[in-house]
Amino acid sequence: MMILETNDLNYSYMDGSPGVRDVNIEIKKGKKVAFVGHNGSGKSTLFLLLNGTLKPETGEVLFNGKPIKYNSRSLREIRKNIGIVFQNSDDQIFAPTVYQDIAFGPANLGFSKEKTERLVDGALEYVGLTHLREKPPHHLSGGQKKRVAIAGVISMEPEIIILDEPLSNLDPMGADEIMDLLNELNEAGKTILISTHDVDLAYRWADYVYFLSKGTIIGEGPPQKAFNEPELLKRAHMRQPVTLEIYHEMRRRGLAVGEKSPASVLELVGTLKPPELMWVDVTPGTKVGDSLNLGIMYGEFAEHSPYEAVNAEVVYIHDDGRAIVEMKRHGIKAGGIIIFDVEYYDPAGIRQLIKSADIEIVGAMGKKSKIIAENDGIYLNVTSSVIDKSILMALCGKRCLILTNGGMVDHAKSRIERYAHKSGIELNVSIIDGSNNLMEKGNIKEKYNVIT
Ligand SMILES: Nc1ncnc2c1ncn2[C@@H]1O[C@H](COP(=O)(O)OP(=O)(O)OP(=O)(O)O)[C@@H](O)[C@H]1O
Repeated sequence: MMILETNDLNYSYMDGSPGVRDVNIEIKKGKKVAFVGHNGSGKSTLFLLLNGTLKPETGEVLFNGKPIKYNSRSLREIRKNIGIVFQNSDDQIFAPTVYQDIAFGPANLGFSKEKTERLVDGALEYVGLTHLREKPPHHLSGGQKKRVAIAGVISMEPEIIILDEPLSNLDPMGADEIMDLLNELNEAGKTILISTHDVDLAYRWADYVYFLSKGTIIGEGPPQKAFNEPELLKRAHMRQPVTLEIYHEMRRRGLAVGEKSPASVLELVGTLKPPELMWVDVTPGTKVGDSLNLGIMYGEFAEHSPYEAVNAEVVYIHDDGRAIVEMKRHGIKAGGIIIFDVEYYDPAGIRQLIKSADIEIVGAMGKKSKIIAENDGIYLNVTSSVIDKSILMALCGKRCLILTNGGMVDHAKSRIERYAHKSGIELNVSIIDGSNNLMEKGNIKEKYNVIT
C-alpha cells in the first residue's frame, strides 16, 4: 500500500492562478522522492495540498489509504504525520527561543510538558543544535535556521517529511549537512519528499522523480530513466545532470563501457575503459622511463588477478608538460573500510585503531559523529558522500574509517555490499560496534585481520 497518494488533484488560487491540475502521485513508504519543476510549476502548491494546508477543489489526498477529511480531527492527524519544512525558514520560525520554537508543534498536539521536553531535546540533539537551545532563532545562520525548522517537524515524529527547496540559500557545506540529515532520517524509516530545481541533486539523491510543469505532472520514474529522456527535460525546462552528461560524452568517444547510466561519481568511475597508451599531465622534472601510479583496475579490466595497480611508464614527454605513458599492471589487494559505531566510542581506542590499522582516510556521517570527532580533535578527511568516497579510496588501496551511528551503520554496510555485489569487487569491510570487543583487546590489527 502507498503511504501517500493523490487522485486527480486540482487547485486554483482565488485570483485565478492555476495551482495544480489533475495531479496523480503514488508515494511508497520509506522512499526518497524529488519533485522537479521550473519556477511557478506548482511544487509548493502541491506540497501544501499534501499536508492539508490547502483543500483541493476536486480530487483527494490519501494518507495510508485513507482520504484526508478536512475536519479538525483529520487535519490534526495529517499535520502530525506529514511534516512540512518551508522554503524560507523565516516563514516557519517565530518563537523567542529555539527551544520554544521546536516545542510549538508537540505542545499544539496536546503532548504533556515532559513528553514535549523529551521530544524537543531529542530533535535538537538529532540536528546538532543542543548548544543553541536558548538562542533567539532570528540570530542564527541560514543553515542553522533550516535545521531548527527540520527539528520542529521531527519533534512531532511524523512518518513523512516534506521539504520545499531544502537547499536554497545554503552554502555547499551547509547543503551537504542538510542532505546528510535527510538521509539519516530516511534510514530511520521516514519517507522524504523534496522539491528542487537542482537536477544534479534530484538525480543522485532520489529513488523516484516527478517532473512538474504548469501545475501538471509531465513525467515520472526512477532518476536514471527519467533524466535520460531529453524531450521530457526540455518540456520541464531542465537540463541533464552533469554525471550523465559526462557519461554520454565519454561513451561517444569510446571511453566508457556498460549500458546502465551511472548515478554517482563512484559509478561513473566504474564505467571507465582503460587505454594502454594515454596522455597524462606530469610534474616538471619527470623523465622518460619514470613510473607513475594511476590507480586500480578490477573486474573485466583486471587481466591477471582480481585487482591490479596500474602504473604507467613515461615513454614520451611533450613540451607543454604532458606525456604519453604506457600502462603496466601488477596484482594487489584493495584497501578496506571499517565502519565504526560511535555509540561505542572512546577517544583513546579510536586513536589506537587509526594508528594500528594504518587508517589513512577518516570520514564521519551524521551530526553526532561529526561533533564527537570535532570535540576530540580527530581530523576528518571526508564529511559528505562519505560512503561513496570511502569506496573510491578503498579501490585505490587506501584504508578508510567511517564514523557513524544508528541506522546509518547498516546503511553504510549494505551500500558497500551492494557495490561489491554489482561490481564483483570484494572490498574488505568490517564493523566495530558493541557486538565485538575489538576496542578492548589492544591489538586491533591482529584481531581485526580484515585490513591487511
Ligand atoms: N498565494 C498565491 N496566490 C495566488 N497565486 C499563487 C499563490 N501561490 C502560488 N501561486 C501561483 O500558483 C502557481 C504555482 O506556484 P507554486 O508556488 O506552487 O510553484 P513552485 O513550483 O513552488 O515555484 P517556485 O519554484 O518558484 O517556488 C504559480 O502560477 C503562482 O503564481
